[in-house]
Amino acid sequence: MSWSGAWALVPAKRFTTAKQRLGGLLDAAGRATLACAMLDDLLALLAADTDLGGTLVVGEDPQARGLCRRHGAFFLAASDKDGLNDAVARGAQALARRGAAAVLVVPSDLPGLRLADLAALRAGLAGSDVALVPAERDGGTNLLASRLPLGFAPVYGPASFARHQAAAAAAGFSVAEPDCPGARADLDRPEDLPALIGCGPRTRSVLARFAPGLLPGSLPPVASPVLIPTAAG
Ligand SMILES: Nc1nc2c(ncn2[C@@H]2O[C@H](COP(=O)(O)OP(=O)(O)OP(=O)(O)O)[C@@H](O)[C@H]2O)c(=O)[nH]1
Ligand SMILES: O=C(O)[C@H](O)COP(=O)(O)O
Repeated sequence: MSWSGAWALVPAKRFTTAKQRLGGLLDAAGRATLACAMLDDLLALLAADTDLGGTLVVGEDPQARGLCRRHGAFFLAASDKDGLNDAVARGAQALARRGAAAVLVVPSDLPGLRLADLAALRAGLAGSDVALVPAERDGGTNLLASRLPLGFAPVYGPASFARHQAAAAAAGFSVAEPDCPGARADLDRPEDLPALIGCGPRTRSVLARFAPGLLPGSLPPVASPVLIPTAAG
């Protein structure tokens, strides 16, 4: 761990409220189990990135805090009531205060993310103040990186990619748009299930054990919900 490098910031809302848009495919326990496995896989990936100073997760979920302990990540408590933009702003501020040089905001819903994508994101930052990677489907922002302190307010939400571009430009920052192929597809809706191709081992084993029909290659019709038992059941 080194405070002076680039840090990953992972916003993570409570697992029990995550993945709502997959409600037609997974029951509540299934969505929470999937969200937990995806964060677990992401933290393992980030821990393997030797060019990162470290990882900070921002949220309120006690299980997420436990995952941080397991993967050597830091945890900053923030209420979900305050929303995603507040979580990112507060995390970036905390990192800047500790002397981190840059922040890579990495959501936990990018199942295809690879170390090469993180390296490409950092390379984008090497020549620019800010680097942005759009979501391929909905105009969202899948990766946002910036030198610290963060000089503009994050504006996650509808069409956030264009709004992040505009906010960074308005603040006088140069913006790179690096090619990060593993970060193009996020998992939001049933039609995003192909994004699970190449997902990490924990995500895959949750799906294989509880919902094999959701694994790419055998995608179920959206109209037939797959109910996932809780781990105890
Ligand atoms: N700390 C924090 N993280 C959030 C919040 N909202 C979303 N996130 C995180 O931001 C990333 C993108 O999340 P979303 O796509 O908005 O939510 P999701 O749980 O994947 O899906 P939906 O419930 O369908 O919106 C994930 O890592 C979430 O855990 C929030 O209010 N607080
Ligand atoms: O700005 C965004 O990209 C969204 O607020 C968060 O991403 P989503 O498309 O996964 O909801």
